[in-house]
Amino acid sequence: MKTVVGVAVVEDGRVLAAYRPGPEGGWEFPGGKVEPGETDEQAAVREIREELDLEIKVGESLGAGVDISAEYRLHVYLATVLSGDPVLREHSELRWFAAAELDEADWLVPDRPFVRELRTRL
Ligand SMILES: Nc1nc2c([nH]c(=O)n2[C@H]2C[C@H](O)[C@@H](COP(=O)(O)OP(=O)(O)OP(=O)(O)O)O2)c(=O)[nH]1
Repeated sequence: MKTVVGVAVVEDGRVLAAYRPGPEGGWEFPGGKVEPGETDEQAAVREIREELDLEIKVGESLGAGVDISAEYRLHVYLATVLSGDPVLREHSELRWFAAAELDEADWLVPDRPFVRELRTRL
């Protein structure tokens, strides 16, 4: 099974989410596929740099992975900002969500267990 990493960047009690455009779109954690030879943490740092121009420190995993296809499993990691401000590059929208706002968003289905877990951590 290959891994997709989602990164829950948390700052001041809010989490940064990104809207994936298109027919399969919805709110998600920025991130992407782990490349051969990379650790999950390295992939998280690379993807967040590429997608948001942000330097992060990756923290703990938000619980068990969720299968998103026969080939890929989603793992979500907490992270904090080391430097930079998020830049919109690949998504259609970025938004910081407080715990009480998380339910307002139309999250991708595989992300929902992680969102539930996050609510207790913000
Ligand atoms: N990044 C991200 N992808 C997610 C989440 N939830 C979820 O189901 N996915 C799915 C959508 C995509 O099918 C897949 C991630 O693919 P991607 O297109 O972001 O990966 P990538 O940046 O490495 O891009 P590519 O090289 O395949 O073009 O995982 C999530 O929270 N974050």
